[in-house]
Amino acid sequence: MFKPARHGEVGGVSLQRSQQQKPLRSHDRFNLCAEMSHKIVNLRVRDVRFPTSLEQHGSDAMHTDPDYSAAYVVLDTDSGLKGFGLTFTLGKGTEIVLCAVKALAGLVIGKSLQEIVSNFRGFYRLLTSDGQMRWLGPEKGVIHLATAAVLNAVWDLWARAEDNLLHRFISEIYITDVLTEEEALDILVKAQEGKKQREDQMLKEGYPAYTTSCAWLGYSDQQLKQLCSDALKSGWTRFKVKVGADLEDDIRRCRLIRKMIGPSSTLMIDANQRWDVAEAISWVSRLAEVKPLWIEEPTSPDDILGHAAISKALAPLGIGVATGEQCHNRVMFKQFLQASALQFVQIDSCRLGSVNENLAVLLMAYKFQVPVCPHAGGVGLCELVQHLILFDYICVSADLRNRMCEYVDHLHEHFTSPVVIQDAHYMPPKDPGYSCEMLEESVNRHEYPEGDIWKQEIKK
Ligand SMILES: C[C@H](O)[C@@H](O)CC(=O)C(=O)O
Ligand SMILES: [Mg+2]
Repeated sequence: MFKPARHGEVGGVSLQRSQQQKPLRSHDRFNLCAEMSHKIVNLRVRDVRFPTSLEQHGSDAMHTDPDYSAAYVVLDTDSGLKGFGLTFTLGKGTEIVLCAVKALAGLVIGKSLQEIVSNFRGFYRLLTSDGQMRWLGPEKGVIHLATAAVLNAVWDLWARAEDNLLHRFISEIYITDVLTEEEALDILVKAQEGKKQREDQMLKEGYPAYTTSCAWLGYSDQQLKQLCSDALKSGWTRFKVKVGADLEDDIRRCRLIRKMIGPSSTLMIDANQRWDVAEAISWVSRLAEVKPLWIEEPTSPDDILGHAAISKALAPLGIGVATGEQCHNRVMFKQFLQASALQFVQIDSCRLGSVNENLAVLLMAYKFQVPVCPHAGGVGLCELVQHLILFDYICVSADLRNRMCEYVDHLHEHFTSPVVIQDAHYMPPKDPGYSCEMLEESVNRHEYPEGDIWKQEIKK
């Protein structure tokens, strides 16, 4: 029988069903593949890079020549079912992540999906606690990015095995089966009320999004104006601008965009860790006139107390602090929340240890009543994170205030089930799985260094 764990763990938060709780409904879908264990017989990982730096897509104050890239993982099983996962990287670093994925492969090959999901906690620990490899992290850096790629593929495989969408699948599992911690359980059980209405609402309206694609740092003013006016015509009302390299430039660009979008649209600014703490406070104070909702990554992503000081200083200006795209694990998020060091939690589907760890952060954010606005600036991140944010709304927070998911308008054409944006909202995905399967032709063309795209680039 194909069953998820009764006792399990979401990231580091263990969830156990309380004795007083009604027995949980066993879900019929778990029986669908009762006959198949889906033994993983192979793990392939490929270095897929897109030359986005050529046109400055994705550029910011610290990453001036980003080539959006992925360590792309395919799991093959003896049943023929496959799982697809990736982690996001920027060009050169991808080959290092590939090595780390290969180092983890031995822990995955030979295991059946049934074996993994019947003790997901143990499997997560196996990947993150190997006595020799954990020295590279633990649970941070390259080894954690590799863990995310592998676990994203496992979650995809599991959702496909159940013939279900990931966001709907986890919302069912984590209410009905993997419950050990009272508080987490209470949150999830409480959110059962109104779940169906919220799901219907999402199917009809979608989840609110904001765009970063108008104002990458390397774009000219002319380009910024054109993209902004196109976006306004397509219904966008929330915009993010890259800042942090030159104050006078920032003032000019932010004024320009604020003028274009008007006073009622929402504006966010993102410095990608460019400043020291005092510099962040004075720089952002100068930009307060354009009324940004948040300053994102003002300083080192590891400086929790620095973020707390910035939050405190900027609160009177009505500017919050957002961070998370380089917050390397749930423990960091815990401390950011405890220290009131952020006002917007930016989970990232490839930085943390996949769905497991992201669910732990969603639950903590709910507890601290801090809105979650995921990071999605990269290749495949929009496809992945849409599942997590739908889960957050439908099954955890039940709240849309001050919440929106990032959207960047690049590279979706390379996916078999690309995200669908309508009227500046993410429309729920329709195909089973975690939405990160890439078109074989795209992978072949963009694989580094042998793909046609790179052979041409290298010849230049
Ligand atoms: C290098 C990436 O494009 C980064 O700038 C993305 C980012 O900070 C965001 O989307 O936010
Ligand atoms: Mg950012």
